[in-house]
Amino acid sequence: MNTTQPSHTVHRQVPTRNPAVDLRSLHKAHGTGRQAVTALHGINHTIPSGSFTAVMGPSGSGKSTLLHCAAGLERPSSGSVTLAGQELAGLSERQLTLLRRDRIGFVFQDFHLVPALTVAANVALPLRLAGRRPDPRRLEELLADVGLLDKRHRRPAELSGGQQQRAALARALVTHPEVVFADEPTGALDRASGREVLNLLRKAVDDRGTTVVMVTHDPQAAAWADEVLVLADGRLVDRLTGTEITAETIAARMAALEV
Ligand SMILES: Nc1ncnc2c1ncn2[C@@H]1O[C@H](COP(=O)(O)OP(=O)(O)OP(=O)(O)O)[C@@H](O)[C@H]1O
Repeated sequence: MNTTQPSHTVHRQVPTRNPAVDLRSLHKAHGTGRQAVTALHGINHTIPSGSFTAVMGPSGSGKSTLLHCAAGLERPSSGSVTLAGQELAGLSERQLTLLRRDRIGFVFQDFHLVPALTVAANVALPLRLAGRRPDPRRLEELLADVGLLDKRHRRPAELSGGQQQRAALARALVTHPEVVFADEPTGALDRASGREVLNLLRKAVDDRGTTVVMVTHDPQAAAWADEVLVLADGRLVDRLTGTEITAETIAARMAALEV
């Protein structure tokens, strides 16, 4: 598997295709009354289809809340979220569930694989849940793409963390989602395993045209993205693109924020 670091000399422009995610005046408060904590204070941003976006910011800055609202896992307090062409506010819980199941993929820091199922069955699970029969050849291709074909009959506990996350990524991609949301996908991995996962996310964008939105604390992980959004206190305070996307520049901009 090619896991070389992203080139720091060749910089992709952020594509200007249709928006995959459009956030308008997005506000989110957790709790009510005097207990309320405002996590997002009016975010405006468009994520183009077929791009890789990293979301960074200090602890408590609102990254997970932003990801959850953008992915339709949490309802905003006000403002709008358009995901894969659908304005979410108008959707019922059932419609939201179907949108997430059929058109969106998720990757979590702690993998969320089903322990009793084999790797192949975990990867095929979103298709089964949608009442679709997995095509064995396409399933094998996907398992080969993530380097797990020889491990397809194993259970998650028999795999390393990096292998488990690659299985989780294959599961996220099996329905050919328009957008994959990844919450700290390398947070529990060593650097080499993390690079393998980042390389696969990058390939999903470049080869399949998938849109990836990834929360990370790690400037080296963020350097694989086309655009880095920086949150502080629930506001979008910085944005890096093009030649600014290097681990060093990202780390410097984050450090400037935290002084
Ligand atoms: N369910 C909740 N109830 C109350 N407050 C919450 C809830 N979820 C998040 N918050 C608060 O909202 C703010 C933003 O939290 P969020 O988890 O989005 O930040 P984050 O940037 O993802 O943090 P971290 O990097 O530590 O994961 C924080 O002040 C947090 O304490």
